[in-house]
Amino acid sequence: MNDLLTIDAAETLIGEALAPFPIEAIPLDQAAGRILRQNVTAERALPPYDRVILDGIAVAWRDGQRDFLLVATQPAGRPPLAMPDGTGQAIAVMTGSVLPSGADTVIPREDFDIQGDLVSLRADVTPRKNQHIHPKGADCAQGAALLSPGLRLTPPEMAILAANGISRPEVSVIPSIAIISTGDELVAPDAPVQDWQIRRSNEFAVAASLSRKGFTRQAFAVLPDDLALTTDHLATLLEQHDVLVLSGGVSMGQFDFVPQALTSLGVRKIFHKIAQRPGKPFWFGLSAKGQPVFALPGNPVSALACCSRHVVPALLRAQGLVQDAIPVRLGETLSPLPSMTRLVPVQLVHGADGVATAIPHPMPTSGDFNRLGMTQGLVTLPPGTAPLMPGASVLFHEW
Ligand SMILES: Nc1nc2c(c(=O)[nH]1)N[C@H]1C(S)=C(S)[C@@H](COP(=O)(O)OP(=O)(O)OC[C@H]3O[C@@H](n4cnc5c(N)ncnc54)[C@H](O)[C@@H]3O)O[C@H]1N2
Ligand code: MOO
Repeated sequence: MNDLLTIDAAETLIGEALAPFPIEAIPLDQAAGRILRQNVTAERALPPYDRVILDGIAVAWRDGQRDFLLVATQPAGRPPLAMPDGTGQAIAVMTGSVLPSGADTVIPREDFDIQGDLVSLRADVTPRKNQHIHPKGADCAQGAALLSPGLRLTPPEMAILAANGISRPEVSVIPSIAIISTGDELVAPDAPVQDWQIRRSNEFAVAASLSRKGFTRQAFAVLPDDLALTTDHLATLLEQHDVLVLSGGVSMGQFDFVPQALTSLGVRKIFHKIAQRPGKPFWFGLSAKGQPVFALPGNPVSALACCSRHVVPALLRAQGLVQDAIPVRLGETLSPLPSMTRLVPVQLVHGADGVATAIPHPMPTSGDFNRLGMTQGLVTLPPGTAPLMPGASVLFHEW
């Protein structure tokens, strides 16, 4: 066992093999959820003018003033009016309007009574000079760094792009991914099933694991346990897609043709088998054109574990996003394996202190997956002999 590749070494090899995915500029209204690949700086000082933040009147404040003559209205979206010389004048202002030049204080509508053009402050009100103004540049200076490459575009980033005039942000291309099942025993979810057959489930788990992280360009294929047909079909899929994710057919059975078919198509094996359970027979290679090919073990827990633990993080990295695993607290004692990394499905429970506790749901075999429903991901136990006790910190990866 000790001569098997460690999962750290496997991760390094995958990382070295995957070139960054290309960059494309896309319309802003299609960019939510994508990975940003450019720097974004403030287009101009923000706010770009002294911005009124409450509806009311703007005045040039002098202590002791109580009454004003309303001389004009400053709507939002109009150039600044000039406050007339002399005291006792006021201009009606709106939230978001520019502060009239010569004014320095905003008095909210709640703080005064108005009759015709005459404004009188309410008795209990004493305005502070400069109040209720969001000064030009208070949010950020022109050229300030706002966003950097490698961020997922979530709601705040979308607003920042729009506010700074980025109408076609540069983002990572979403690779086209072929999700391929292999095996003559497999039957579609909607087809009649015999006692000696099983329903195909891996591609649905793999597809969900990929699409929840934004890898939504997916195509599906099913290969029979036949070397010639497998090779032909894989040749076509390699012409059509940027990434191949297979499951099944990578172990030692008479009909496990996947590695052979891939190498005959010029997909160079980078590794086959890693010191990990489940998922030991994981095969990874690179086509002549540089397309990564992840051939996951067929057992459903193994396929999903390899996808969440290796495929998704590697593809995210190639898009420019480094997603760190989340440390969580172990909820029950778990024994590691002496010479292999152990991956254990867990249910996350959030304690009153806010720390996530991982309740292990180990499966007796990696074919037992129908009770994974309450789990959210897996934790990684490095090889070792000493049991990990409740409270120990372990790294969590989401399915
Ligand atoms: N002699 C040995 N046999 C096996 C070894 C070994 O080291 N020596 N490794 C075992 C391990 S570990 C695993 S994991 C499996 C991996 O086998 P394959 O990748 O060749 O997968 P298959 O044999 O095609 O399938 C295994 C299992 O999973 C089911 N399966 C496959 N595809 C799907 C799918 N799309 N949806 C649902 N279930 C699927 C399949 O029916 C099998 O039951 O090999 C062990 N053997
Ligand atoms: O990858 Mo196999 O995972 O242990 O059943």
